[in-house]
Amino acid sequence: MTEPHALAYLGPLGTYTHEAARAFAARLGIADPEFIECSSFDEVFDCVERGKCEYGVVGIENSLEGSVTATLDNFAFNSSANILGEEVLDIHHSLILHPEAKLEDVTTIASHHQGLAQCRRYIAERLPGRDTITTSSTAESARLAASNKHIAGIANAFAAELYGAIVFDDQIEDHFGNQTSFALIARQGHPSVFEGDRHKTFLALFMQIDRAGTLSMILSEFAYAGINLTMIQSRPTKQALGDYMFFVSFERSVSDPQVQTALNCLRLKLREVKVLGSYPIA
Ligand SMILES: O=C(O)C(=O)C[C@]1(C(=O)O)C=C[C@@H](O)C=C1
Repeated sequence: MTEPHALAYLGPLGTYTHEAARAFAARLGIADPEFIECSSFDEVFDCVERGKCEYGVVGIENSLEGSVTATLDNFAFNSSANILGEEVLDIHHSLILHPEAKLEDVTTIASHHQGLAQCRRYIAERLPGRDTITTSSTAESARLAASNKHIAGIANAFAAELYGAIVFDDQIEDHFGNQTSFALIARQGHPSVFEGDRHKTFLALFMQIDRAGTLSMILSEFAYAGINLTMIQSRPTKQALGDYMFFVSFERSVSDPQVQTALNCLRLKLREVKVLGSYPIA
């Protein structure tokens, strides 16, 4: 049975996705939200698809590392869930140690692969030669650090406190202005939940056949309709080497007549035009 108002998120408690889920719950006006902990974004999609919860929260894009490919692949190939809204968070990572550990004790640095990638320079300069291991989330690395003097985690200060570890250094991300955007997802057909004047639309576009000029044709349809794309990203279709599909987004609603014209033209020329979401932006 679907738990109304429940939100599935990448756990455990203290991840950035948990922070985004709390922000969405507040925007939705859910007084006492139930959060369902998942061990991957795949599991979040699964929870939503199977109707175990009304909402899911997944990362989409990071300002340093680009798209969260696990999310894009779920939207493209596995799920019919829709995006209802977006939340952008500032991401400040801390180096987290066991309460009795010194930096010299650390042999291994653990974090979510995005956390490790966003602190690559810090690791090279301050902790050269250490092994790195990938955890299912940043908070999971804080939990590991709290139980092992030889492992340092990369997560937020809240996760350190939650699991009884300490913050050795803060704001260790490689660039100022590190941000990640998160999507609130629900099963296809879920009514809109947010209001606003400015909209964003997110599409997945699948080609009929790999033919010269297809990308240029796609871009022309948007240009003719006066639509300014804010993102375009290709992903392998997983069918054959060199076979790709595209994601695009733009700041217009799917109900806008010019957008409708562009989508109708694209539908005549492409195998599939999948609208992943069209929602107000805060
Ligand atoms: O591991 C976490 O804390 C997450 O919420 C995942 C995630 C991601 O997928 O990008 C979210 C924000 C940060 O960019 C690092 C990791």
